[in-house]
Amino acid sequence: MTPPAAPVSAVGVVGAGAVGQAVAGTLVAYGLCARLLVASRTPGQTAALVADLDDMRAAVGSPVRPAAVPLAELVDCQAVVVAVRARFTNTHTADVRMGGAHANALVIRALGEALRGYPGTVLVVTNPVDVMVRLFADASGCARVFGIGSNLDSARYRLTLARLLEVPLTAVDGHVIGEHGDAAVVCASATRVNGEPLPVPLQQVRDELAARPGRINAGIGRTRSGPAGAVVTALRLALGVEDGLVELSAPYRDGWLGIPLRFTAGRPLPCLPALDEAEARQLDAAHTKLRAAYRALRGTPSSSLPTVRTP
Ligand SMILES: NC(=O)c1ccc[n+]([C@@H]2O[C@H](COP(=O)([O-])OP(=O)(O)OC[C@H]3O[C@@H](n4cnc5c(N)ncnc54)[C@H](O)[C@@H]3O)[C@@H](O)[C@H]2O)c1
Repeated sequence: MTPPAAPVSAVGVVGAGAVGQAVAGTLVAYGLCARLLVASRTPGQTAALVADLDDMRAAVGSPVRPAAVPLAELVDCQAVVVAVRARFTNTHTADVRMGGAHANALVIRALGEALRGYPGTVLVVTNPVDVMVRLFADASGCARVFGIGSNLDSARYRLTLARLLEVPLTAVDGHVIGEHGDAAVVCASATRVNGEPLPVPLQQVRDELAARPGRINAGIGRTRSGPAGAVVTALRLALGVEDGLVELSAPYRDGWLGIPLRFTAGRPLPCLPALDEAEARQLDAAHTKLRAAYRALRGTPSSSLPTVRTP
């Protein structure tokens, strides 16, 4: 049987770890792109991933052809997903995603410089994502760079609320914005269930959003399927495969924050929901925190950048 044509010509994935693997597998299953190009630090891991993806392609009759490539070949892709993680030991018990800031900043800046001038769409997944996405945009000069995170938080929020209120997931409309981290802002005042405002059990929601990634990590080593779903949804909108709204890290005021973006034919328009006073204060706090984290990292000298190894 001839597989259905893929709507996008090529997507690249940098990083063949837990998230890179899940993103790649989801892209093959979804049939989003004709070619899926994977570049990562360890050639053996990349080749093994591509062989496994090829098996999936054959098994499901997907149009997506995977290949291991040097980083430089990703310039032909319509989009590149950055899901790398430097080797470091995370000693943070609070603000966990910030634990990798320094180590990952070096890798992200090196990748940005290697992909300088890339004309396509870049989705950064590496944490702390709201800072890494800005560093990547600086280093690469790319115009279409977005960070994944607030859309995953928003999906978890809607799921949690649906479970607490015992309503279908599709009945819940609500966003989590700001930082993909401890300074996330739950937009409770704008949340609607079956089109109606309601009192959100905020403490229960916050507790679940804080505990959920740790529970997943404890059980299966890394979060991967949720992030992969968040990446593929963002790709579909950013590449104009469909129109819709998604919460991504993007320039906002004089910083970068997770905000809802409405994509029409691939063009994003920020559309922040109405916030009450407490939510607006929380968003200001997230903005201040992320700007300070960015300033602390942006001065890292290029001479300390690691070499990006590709197959
Ligand atoms: N934003 C989100 O919603 C979200 C969700 C989950 C995970 N993450 C983040 O995504 C990142 C990846 O997570 P993971 O679990 O896949 O990590 P992992 O350790 O399993 O995989 C990391 C991959 O990056 C590759 N890599 C490292 N340095 C590289 C370089 N210089 N060039 C090319 N490849 C390089 C490694 O070889 C490996 O394949 C982490 O920072 C994690 O915190 C973000």
